[in-house]
Parts: sequence; C-alpha cells; structure tokens
Amino acid sequence: MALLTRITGPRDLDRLSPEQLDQLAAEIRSFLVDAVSKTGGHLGPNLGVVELTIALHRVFESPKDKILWDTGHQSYVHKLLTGRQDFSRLKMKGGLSGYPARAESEHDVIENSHASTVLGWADGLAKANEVLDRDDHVVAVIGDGALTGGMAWEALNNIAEAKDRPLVIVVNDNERSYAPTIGGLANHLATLRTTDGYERFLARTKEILDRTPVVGRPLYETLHGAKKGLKDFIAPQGMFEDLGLKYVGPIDGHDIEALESALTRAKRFGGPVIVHCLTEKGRGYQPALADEADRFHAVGKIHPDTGLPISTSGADWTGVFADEMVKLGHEREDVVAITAAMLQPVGLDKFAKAFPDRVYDVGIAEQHGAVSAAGLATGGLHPVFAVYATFLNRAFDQVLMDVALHKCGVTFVLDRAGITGTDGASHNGMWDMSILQVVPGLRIAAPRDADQVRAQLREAVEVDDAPTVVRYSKGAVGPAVEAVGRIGGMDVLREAGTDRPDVLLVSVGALAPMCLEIAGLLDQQGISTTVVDPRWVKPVDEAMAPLADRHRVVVTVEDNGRVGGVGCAVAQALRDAGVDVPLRDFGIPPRFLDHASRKEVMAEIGLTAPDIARQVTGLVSKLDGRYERAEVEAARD
Ligand SMILES: Cc1ncc(C[n+]2csc(CCOP(=O)(O)OP(=O)(O)O)c2C)c(N)n1
Ligand SMILES: CC(=O)[C@@H](O)[C@H](O)COP(=O)(O)O
Ligand SMILES: [Mg+2]
Repeated sequence: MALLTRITGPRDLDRLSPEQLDQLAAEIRSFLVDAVSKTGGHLGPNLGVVELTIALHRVFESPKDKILWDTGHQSYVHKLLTGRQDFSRLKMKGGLSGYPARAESEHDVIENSHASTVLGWADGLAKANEVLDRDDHVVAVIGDGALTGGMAWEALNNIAEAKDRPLVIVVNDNERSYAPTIGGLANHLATLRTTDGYERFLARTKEILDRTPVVGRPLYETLHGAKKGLKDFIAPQGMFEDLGLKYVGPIDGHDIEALESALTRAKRFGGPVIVHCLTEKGRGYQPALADEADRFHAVGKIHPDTGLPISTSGADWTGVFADEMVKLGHEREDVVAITAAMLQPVGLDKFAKAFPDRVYDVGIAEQHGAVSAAGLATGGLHPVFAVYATFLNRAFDQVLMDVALHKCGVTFVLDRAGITGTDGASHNGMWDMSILQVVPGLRIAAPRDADQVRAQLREAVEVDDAPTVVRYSKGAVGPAVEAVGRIGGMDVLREAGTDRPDVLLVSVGALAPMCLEIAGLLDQQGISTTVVDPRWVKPVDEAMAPLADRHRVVVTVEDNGRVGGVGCAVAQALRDAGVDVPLRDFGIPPRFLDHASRKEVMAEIGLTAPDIARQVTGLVSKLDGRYERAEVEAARD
C-alpha cells in the first residue's frame, strides 16, 4: 500500500502521475477486499467506483465542492481518500460507519442511506449556491438502481428547469441494483451504453491521432471543441437531453483519464449536466464477478481468496418466509409477490424461481410498489410486498390512502424490523409499528418464532378486505417458543400461577425469549408474572383489557419506537375500557441510533432482561410501598 497510505486527503492525489493513479486504484481494490472480508460490508459497489472516486476527487475540491453519494453504500473509496483508512471496525461500535457520516468527516454531507434522495439534495445545495452567490460545485453520484426511484425523477424535473444553475450528476451505471436493474429506464441506459456515442468516438479518434502526435493532438482538440453539433451528429442522446439536461457519455468508468476529461468539461459547463459512467460492480475481484445474484453487494465476513462466507448461520427469519411463500404459491394461484429491487435479500428469489410470472420487481420504488399492490388486489389477486421495515416509511401515504382506504387485501412483509444495528440510524426498523398504528383497518402481526411466521403469514393472506403486515427481525431465528395457553387471540407464554398476579408482561414478536427471562428474574424477586404474546398487535386484542385488569401492573416490551408503538396502543385500549392499571412501556427511544451490533444497541437503550426486570421490580416495590402506606393510613383512620 505504498501510495494509499500516503494519501491523507484528496489534494494528495494531485501530484500522482497516470501510472501512479493506476497503481493507487489497484492498491485500493486490494485494501477493500482485505478489509471488508474481515468485517463484512458493501464490497461489490465499492470495487466498482475506485477510478470514479479518484477522478471525482482530482477534478473537484471537496469539501468546498460537495460530492454527494446516493444511498452512500459506495463511499468506502471516498473515505479512504479523505483521511479514513482504519477500516478495522467498519460498521462496528466506535468504528467507521458503513455510509458517509458527518461526524466522521467534513467531506461527508448526506448520511441517510435511503436511496434516490441525492438529486433532491443536490438541487437544494445548488440553489443555495446560487442564492448566496457561491462558486462551489455540487456533484451528485447516483446509481442506475437509485435512478429507478421516483424521487430521483422529481428532482430531475426541477433540476432540468434551471439551465444556468451548475450541477453535475454522475450516473454510476453498473447495470445492477442488487440483481440487474429492471425497467424502461434500465433499457434506456442500455441503449445509451451500446450507442457508439460522442465520448467513445472521441476516445477512438484520440487513440488514432495519438499515433501521429504532430497533427494528432491539435486535431483532437479541434474536434473536442466542435462539441454539440458533432455530438448530435454521432449519436442522438435521447431522454436526458430531451428533458433539457446536458448529457456526457457514456464514459468508461474505469479509465481515470477519460473520467477526468468528462468531469472537467461537466464542471465548466455552467448548468445541469449528466455524466454517464459505465462501471462494473465487483470490479477486479473474481468471486464477486462470478456472483450473478448480487455481485457481492453486501457481504458478511468472507474468505478473501474464495469469497466464501466464514460462517453460515442457521435458519433465519427471511428463509422461513421464503419457504412458506413458495408453499403458499402452490396452494393459491392468486398470491403474487412484489419486491422493491431486493428480490434475494427479502427472500423472494425462491418464489420467483417457482413462479416467475407472479413476482414483480418494481425497482427502488416502494411508493409505486404499494400503489401497484392496491391495483393487483383490486384486480383480484393477493399481493405480498416484502420490503425492509425501514423502507416502508417512504410508502406510508400509499399504504394509508391507496391500500387501506380502498380496503385492499395486500400483505406487507416487513423484514429487518426492529434494531438491525450495524447499518446505523437509517436502517433500524423502529418506526413501522408506530406509523402504521394510525392506519384504519390495517392489522399487524409480530411473529415470535419461525412457526409463528408461517402461521401468521397464512392468516395475513386470508384477509382480503384490509392491509395486513407481518414484521420480523434480521438474522437468525431462535428456537420455537411454545404457548402454554390462549386468551382471546393471544398466546400465553407463561402463567403467573396465582389468581391476582403482579405483572402482565406483553411480549412483542422476537422479544419473547427475553420476556420469559424477565419473568424469571421477577420471579426471583417474588413478583408473579403472566407473559402473553398478542401475536396480532394491531388491533389490540379484546381480551387484553380484562386480562390486564386482573394484574397490578402492565408492562409492554417491543422492538420498535416507544412513541406511538404497541405500548401506547395497549395503554389507550386499557383507558378506553376503563381499566386503571399502571402501565410501563419498554421500547426504542425516539433517537437516531449510532451503528453498533444489535446486542450493543439494545444494551445502550436498556432493552435487556436485567434492565427491564430491575425497573419493573422498582415499579412493583413502589406500588407495594403505596399499598402499605394506604393500609397504615386506613388503620389509623
Ligand atoms: C428506499 C430504499 N430502498 C431500498 C434500499 C436498499 N438498497 C440499497 S443499495 C440498493 C441498490 C442500489 O443500486 P444502485 O443505486 O445502482 O447502486 P449500486 O449498488 O449498483 O452501486 C438497494 C435496493 C435503499 N437503500 N433505500
Ligand atoms: C444500502 C442498503 O440499504 C442495503 O444494502 C443494506 O445495507 C443491506 O442490509 P442487509 O445487510 O441487512 O441486507
Ligand atoms: Mg447500480
């Protein structure tokens, strides 16, 4: 790493020769494979943007110029060139974030990692430059996948309007989201890719003319200057230019010189310009290139030589869903599936294999996915839209106004619900059960184990007159947690063993084992506890209020935001029923949580069995104290 270790900031790149830049690119690739194989992370996307990132940092002056990364999962090279080369704790507590992070560097601007927002950000920053009369540049890098998101097009519509407001949009076209990017836009990019466009014409001309240096170079410069007329003559540029945006490309995204030349021209253009760069996801790393499913989009720890995972975990929540969906598909012809560009991560790849005509990849378009699902349901099918919990946030209005208001039987399967941890604030699924509480008619299932995923998925798809939600965590699914009884629709996981128990512990989803542990700890303090799993947490089961009434305290524990979550819903249901029992709700505080493992985050926010048991013990003791005081006072009177 002779060169890489000497790069302390972008300006160190200025003094490198073309040969050294190529060497640096090779060093970066080898660094990435070595480092990310030890920690896990977004390997494929970063291997693809090595030359592009070098060129961007040579042409633009970050942090004065703002280089913005859509989603931000491809910002590792940017980190390496902006003074962050300790990747030993990537995505771990105290280590580098997996995305740009403002706390890490003045070179980082956006850190939310939900896709397709970068053009909106760029539009705003460019407008601010204009109003404040600054000559800084704004450069937005957006992938072909992120470009399928509607927000990107809303921004382009605005950006195209201001012909003299400088803004450089780099389309990082690697033809893939996870799987190959689909749709009309992807097809259009493919047309542009295969068009022997202006840039390639110039590159080829340069190659030929370079062989005759005396006349060659001046002639090349003249051709270069002819620009627009020549360009249109060689290749009509299609959609982007029709929208009113200057289009430069396609550029070989692994040729630093070509990239710099294109970016320099874009920088000088003085208006909105698109630089279309062709890159290869997983570039230079054979195991990634051989992985047709996702080109090592995001990996766990792997053997660097083979790319094979270091350890294979047992059954996970996604896998359970995946298998049950295939069974359902065989049983019911009306069941169809939707994914927003995440077929394999949400486990719909098996369904797609079995029923290729019954699965729809809508692109990174959660809003459209939800509305399209409403259409499918209205047309007589039962769509199952599998999506990460955090990404459903974007489609809230569509769930409310299109699916729920129209009483459509659509099942939303929310993967990665609850604390996911290592992907940081944006990827925790901690809002779904709060925002969805307000949707009339919608029902939410929070399965506690694999059996319940299977059972509740089946219950969900039986509902054809309202939206249903099945939400579960990331990663390995624990052993089955058996019910010892049933009250209403709720499973009793532990009986208190007395007629007037102290605590009713309401356990939500995957937290069942932890709740049983809490009950055990309370038992050691002489506090009797009933544990119930409501299974369907919205609406609150009718049996909840009478059951709560038989206890002295109600405690709810959920892997979701406390504000507006299941605890709030239960409290409201008790109030409505006139049941006056103290309730304490445990969940995630309304904070953006830094990246760390799930276990570390849970410990930090006090969502652990000992923490909760301690607080409940305190609460019960306080009640005992009050009760004893009341008894003494009553005796005195
Ligand atoms: C709103 C939203 N939906 C889904 C995702 C998950 N996701 C992360 S990266 C990605 C694919 C991005 O493809 P592209 O923009 O082409 O970037 P590449 O990885 O190919 O460089 C997806 C679907 C996300 N981050 N945000
Ligand atoms: C950037 C992004 O949104 C995804 O790539 C995400 O990081 C993947 O998360 P999982 O590893 O949980 O599938
Ligand atoms: Mg892509």
